[in-house]
Amino acid sequence: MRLAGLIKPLRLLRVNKTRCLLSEQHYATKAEQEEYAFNTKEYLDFKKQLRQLNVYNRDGHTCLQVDCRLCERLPAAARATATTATASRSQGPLAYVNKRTGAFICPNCDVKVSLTYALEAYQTVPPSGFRRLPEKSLEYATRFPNLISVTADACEALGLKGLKEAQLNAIGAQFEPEQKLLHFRLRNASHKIVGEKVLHLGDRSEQTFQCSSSSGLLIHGSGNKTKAVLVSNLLDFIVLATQNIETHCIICLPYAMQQLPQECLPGLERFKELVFWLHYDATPSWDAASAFAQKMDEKRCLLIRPTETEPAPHVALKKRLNIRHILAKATPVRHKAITTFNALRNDILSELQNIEKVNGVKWKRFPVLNKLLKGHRKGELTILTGPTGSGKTTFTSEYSLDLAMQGVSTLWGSFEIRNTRLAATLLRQFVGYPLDDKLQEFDHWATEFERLPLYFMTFHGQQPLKPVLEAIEHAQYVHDISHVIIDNLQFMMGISSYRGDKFWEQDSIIAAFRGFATKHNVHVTLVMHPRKERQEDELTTSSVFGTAKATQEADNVLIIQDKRLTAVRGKKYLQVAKNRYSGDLGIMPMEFDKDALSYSSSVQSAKRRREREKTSLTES
Ligand SMILES: Nc1ncnc2c1ncn2[C@@H]1O[C@H](COP(=O)(O)OP(=O)(O)OP(=O)(O)O)[C@@H](O)[C@H]1O
Ligand code: FES
Repeated sequence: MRLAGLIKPLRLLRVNKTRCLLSEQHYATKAEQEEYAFNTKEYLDFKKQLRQLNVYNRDGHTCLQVDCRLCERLPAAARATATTATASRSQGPLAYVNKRTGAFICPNCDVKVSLTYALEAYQTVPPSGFRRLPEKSLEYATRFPNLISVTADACEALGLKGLKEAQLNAIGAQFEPEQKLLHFRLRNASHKIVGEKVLHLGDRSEQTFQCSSSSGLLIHGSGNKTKAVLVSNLLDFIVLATQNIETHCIICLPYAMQQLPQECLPGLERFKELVFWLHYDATPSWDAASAFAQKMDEKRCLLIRPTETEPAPHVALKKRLNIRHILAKATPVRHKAITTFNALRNDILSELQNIEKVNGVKWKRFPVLNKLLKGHRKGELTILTGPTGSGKTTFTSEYSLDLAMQGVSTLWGSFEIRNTRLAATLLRQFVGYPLDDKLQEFDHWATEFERLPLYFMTFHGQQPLKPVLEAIEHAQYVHDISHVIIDNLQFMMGISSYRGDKFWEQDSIIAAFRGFATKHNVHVTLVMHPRKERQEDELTTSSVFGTAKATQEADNVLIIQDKRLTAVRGKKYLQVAKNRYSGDLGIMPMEFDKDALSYSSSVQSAKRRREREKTSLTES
């Protein structure tokens, strides 16, 4: 099934991207742009075809490596010949088939095509109408034409004690004197330059610019090393790369802990051991290492858990800690099924020393929720319910927007209302007022809004559970999603092959999402309609779900209680009816601002303050 088509990104990546300059006209066919989910039959057919043609291939950690015969590089006759020599060793550029998505990636020509297209390209006689891609010679055009060798002043501005400019030049750094930044090149698995990463010396911010394929990594170390340390920022990269560590290559992830494109994975294939040594500066990234390790094949991944005695490399250098000793303490990302306290000791210490990050991402708009739930954590299941029309969608939209604005990549599955309407609600909540009479502002706000890591599933109306879960799994792998919202669960009921009553069906769907949240370490928020309820009663967990199972499975249960319908002075509030993490229960008042479609007290008081300032200005 084509899954990528079911997921629409609001944006592609948060960092700027440029197109490569290609010696030939860029040839972005439909086959290059589309992504497909893994199709086992197609994969087996492809391997069979490789055997028949005697084409070199090797099963790697995340990809199947194969001699590339995709483009016009080889003459037709050579493509069709089967020799005994070829199968044992590679004859030319290698291509990589991702074993999770089936994407066929060739770093030599910097292309990504579907396996369906690749399968046709590997036929001795391709089907009629098939068009082979032209070979591309890649030439990335830098956006920094005035680069020079690193000067002593630039080196000093980094503030790393004892570091000499010669060391920076030796690891491939360059200096841009006008913008005062350090520059590094990103290369793909074929060692071709496909992008660049810069460190602004003033505010220490970083930017990444890449070809459309996003396949580049910053790697330091010789090609024969089989171990590597992965860091999340350029400062840590500089510290480790200038230590002359003989055993490991040093790799800087292109987009820190925000995203790891599948196109980067071929560049990591040659490593038998990968050590994550990340700098956890922002809360959404806590446990990014375990998510990335799943993508890279956990078996080869080790982790340096951040504690005060084992901090990120640049902090370790400042504290004069022994970098090599810390590196030697890396332990496997996953524990065995049965483990001892001693094996968990460092995990526990790391969590205690980073408790605020472990607690999760804090809402900026809902301080009461932070007090009760402590924050939004990956791997949990939240169920939100409330009477019909009580504002479930409106609230969920604002609650997810708040998190997305802090970098939580979010996938929306809106089955009830169309994506355009949902996006319009999100945009209005983002702006704080409707734009219908301020159309001149639309472009500005839309550009700002597009930077948010928001994706939408394109399902609408009733859907069976299986394709929805498949689409989420695909998005989680390809876009590193950490929050999924399903609005609402009832749209998955009554059409599956489940036998039995309605509650049984509902329970099994909730159980499936519970399992998904745990397995893939994503937070799933399920919006549900309550069971039929008399209006004068308060909703309770049991009256909402019918069976106890739903409440058992959920980590958090949030209920919108609407007392306006039954009492004259009745108010609307959000009740935290279950909270597995900290156990605190309570309520959050929900005053509604119609202009901003907001329930946030902080948004509303900021608005009142602005209005007061405006009136006092006009009065004076
Ligand atoms: N407190 C409120 N006061 C007035 N209007 C509100 C309030 N909360 C939400 N609304 C409006 O009510 C409408 C319905 O809200 P929404 O779709 O979020 O409810 P829902 O609970 O998801 O509905 P459904 O039960 O149909 O799924 C929206 O137009 C929203 O702007
Ligand atoms: S060499 Fe692989 S597509 Fe050109």
